[in-house]
Amino acid sequence: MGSAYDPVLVGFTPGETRLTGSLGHMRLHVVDHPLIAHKLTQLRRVETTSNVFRDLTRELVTLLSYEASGDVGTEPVQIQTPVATMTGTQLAGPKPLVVPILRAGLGMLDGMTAMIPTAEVGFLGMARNEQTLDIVTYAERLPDDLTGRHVFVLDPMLATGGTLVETIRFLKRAGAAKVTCICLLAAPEGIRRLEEEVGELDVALYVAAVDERLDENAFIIPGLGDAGDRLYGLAE
Ligand SMILES: O=P(O)(O)OC[C@H]1O[C@H](OP(=O)(O)OP(=O)(O)O)[C@H](O)[C@@H]1O
Ligand SMILES: O=c1cc[nH]c(=O)[nH]1
Ligand SMILES: [Mg+2]
Repeated sequence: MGSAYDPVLVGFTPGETRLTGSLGHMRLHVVDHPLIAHKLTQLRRVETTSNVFRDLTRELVTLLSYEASGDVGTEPVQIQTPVATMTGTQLAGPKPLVVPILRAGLGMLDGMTAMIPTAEVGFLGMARNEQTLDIVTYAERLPDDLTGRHVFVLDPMLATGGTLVETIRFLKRAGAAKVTCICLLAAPEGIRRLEEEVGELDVALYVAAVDERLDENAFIIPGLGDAGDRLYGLAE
């Protein structure tokens, strides 16, 4: 067992942190909430089964997406309640696009679409070669033109950052106006890489926790293991 980990030690504190770098800025939000902390701890436990892991993932995404969607567009709408008319609020503007990164990001999709019912969904399949850490894109089903769109990227793990850097570049090339990434866990190394490589773009990152470090196999420590395997069983 490794030593206990205190997030303040690596300089990432809960709440909004603005990281500044040579290329610009990326907004990092470490969402500090007792329910998130509790569910994340259950998720990390080695004895948590895939079934429970999937339920916890969905619940955590629901909580994180509430924080991450604070800037989606709305408009006033006249409605009738059983006793009066009133001006209410409804989601409006270009539909947000939700993009889970297969495989593990798929476990986050239901929690997100339940919260943003107007969202459209696109898919990116990416796998990290565990030897070279190169990213292979094996599936892509997205609108060709993302001009003006706000894209929410779902991936439970931000480790070296290779997957998210590729994803953000791809979405920006297609015209996305804004990219908001929602991850359960991030390593400091991956956050720094995002900041260096895509920090000049309009990117926000919402995470439930920033962990201590990557190990020699680029796994997050203390982490939760391989998120895809824990959600769906071994890939082999
Ligand atoms: O920050 P990085 O170093 O790029 O690593 C993070 C990626 O690794 C995991 O996916 P994986 O490649 O294991 O694919 P899977 O979802 O099919 O398990 C995870 O879900 C991320 O997509
Ligand atoms: O710790 C890690 C790192 C990358 N991908 C995972 O699923 N877990
Ligand atoms: Mg995996």
